[in-house]
Amino acid sequence: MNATAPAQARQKSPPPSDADPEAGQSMARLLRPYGWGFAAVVVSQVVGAVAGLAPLLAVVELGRALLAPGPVDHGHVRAVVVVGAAGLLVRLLFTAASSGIGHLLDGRVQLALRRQLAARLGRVPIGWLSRRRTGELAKVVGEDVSAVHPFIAHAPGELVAAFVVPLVSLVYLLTVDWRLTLITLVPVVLAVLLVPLLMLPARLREQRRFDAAMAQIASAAVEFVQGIAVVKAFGGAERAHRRFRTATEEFVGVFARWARGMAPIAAGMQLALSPPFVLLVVLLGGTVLITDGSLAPSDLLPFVLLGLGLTAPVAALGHGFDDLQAARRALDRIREVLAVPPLPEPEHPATPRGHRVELRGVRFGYRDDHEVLRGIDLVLEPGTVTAIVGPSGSGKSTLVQLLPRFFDPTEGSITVGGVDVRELGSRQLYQRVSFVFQQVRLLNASVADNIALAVPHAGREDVERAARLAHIHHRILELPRGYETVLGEETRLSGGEAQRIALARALLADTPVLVLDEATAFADPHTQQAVRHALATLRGERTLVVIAHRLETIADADTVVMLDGGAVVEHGAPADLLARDGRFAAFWRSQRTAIPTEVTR
Ligand SMILES: Nc1ncnc2c1ncn2[C@@H]1O[C@H](COP(=O)(O)OP(=O)(O)OP(=O)(O)O)[C@@H](O)[C@H]1O
Repeated sequence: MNATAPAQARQKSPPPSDADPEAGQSMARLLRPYGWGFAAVVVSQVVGAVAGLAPLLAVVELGRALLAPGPVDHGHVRAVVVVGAAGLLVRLLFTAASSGIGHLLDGRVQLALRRQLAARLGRVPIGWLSRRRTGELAKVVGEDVSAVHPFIAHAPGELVAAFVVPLVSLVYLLTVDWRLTLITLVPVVLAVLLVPLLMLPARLREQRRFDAAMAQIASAAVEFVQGIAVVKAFGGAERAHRRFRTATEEFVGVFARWARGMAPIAAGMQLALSPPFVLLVVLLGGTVLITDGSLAPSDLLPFVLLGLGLTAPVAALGHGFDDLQAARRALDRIREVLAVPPLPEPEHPATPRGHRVELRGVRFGYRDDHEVLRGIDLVLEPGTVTAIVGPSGSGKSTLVQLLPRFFDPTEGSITVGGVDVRELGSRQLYQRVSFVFQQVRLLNASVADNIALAVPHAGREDVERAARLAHIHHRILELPRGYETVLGEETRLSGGEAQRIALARALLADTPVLVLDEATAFADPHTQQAVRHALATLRGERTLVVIAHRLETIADADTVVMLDGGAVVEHGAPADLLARDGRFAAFWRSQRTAIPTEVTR
């Protein structure tokens, strides 16, 4: 079977963009199983809210019965009281049920969202993960999922009830007296008439300025806090403060203008919807109608009791608006993570033969409009060390990150043992390729567990052997509980030490292909030695690739690949390349002058 054929057939895989047409649907799909639950929340909230009108109507009816001339019908009064009390009970039961179902639903939706996020994060390209800060993703899975609470547990029932109750009241009031009903609606109409004033171009402009000024303060504050350490070390606190101070001073002016424009409208709306104003309108209208004899005094009662409720929808729209906005923004961020296209996994993983690594016509860009690798052809033979060199930004890190599938090439293919890496299952891939890159991620677990991550059943001797090879064994013994010390809790390691733990991890994984980035090792002599030692000891049958920054490593390599602008500009044994006196020789000389103490051939 030609294992590479299917991969080559789809060599032009989509670029790693964040857009996924399924994203929007996935949220609807996620909520669909809970449709009945949402319906139950809404129905019980509506029943509860409408039943809540019964006590008010009972009071109205009692008023009418007791104020009417002639003897009181005790049976009728008792029935009215019972209906009112029953309404209250039904209201309590149904609103409690609605709230209970809403919160259960919320728990389930949050669990489903977190499960879906965890599943997606487990399948997104490693490169996408390493580009994001851990805190950013933790916020999405933790805080953002919790922020959907009002959206799921409160909004559906409360919003519907806020509209249904006034509607039912309105219908009832219309049956009592249509003229006073219209008068009772005057405050709502006044408030609604003020809304367009909020949309005037001047108000919108002020709102935009207000938002921009807030964003300015936020970014100045972040910049200030992030730079505190540097400012403390190098002085210049005055300068660092300045941007923050300017931003706050500008905000004062913007806020004053915004408030001057908004305050009269907001106050007008608040006043129109306030209970005293509503009562005033109802009582004035009622008095006029009663004095001209067209309204019975007892008919004023329902308007006094139910009229206040008519303003509820307008108030409901404002109330909780911020919470809902925050929930919507949180949902957007969740949707964004769920929209990241997962790294495709083959249905039937192929088995490689050997561990020769070949790159054929590899092209890649982080963005569509900027290609970082422009057609790389390379063969990395087993038993050799290949040093990748080149100026900063030439694409070295990007190139080596494609081997462990941090990203897939946009064109071309990478094969290990004759099989395209996209046709290997991720388990098989990581059994063959291990890596130590600049950004080392260690877990909050014991040192031993960190080293044995890829080989959980490894014995202590194997773990220690790897640690010795990575020159970290003695340092581990100095930790409070040696190999059992929990990283992050009991101790913090330096960058170089963390790098050597990661190296020990890669060495214990004992994969036939090892990819190293020497960049941070450069600053730390222990790690330099460890990398050098590892390269010398491991060579054997392994395929080693190292982004080499030190001339010593470059000189020790079997092959040097010189990258520039995302293309291989020279390729061969270091001595041959030096003799050719081309790009690599010039690079070598420039590095030697930059680091005069470096050991060179
Ligand atoms: N995660 C990323 N997202 C977007 N662009 C990136 C990302 N990583 C690197 N780049 C861009 O890709 C190009 C190549 O970067 P790369 O890190 O591969 O070069 P390099 O040769 O390893 O550089 P250095 O020696 O400075 O580490 C640069 O233009 C860089 O800005």
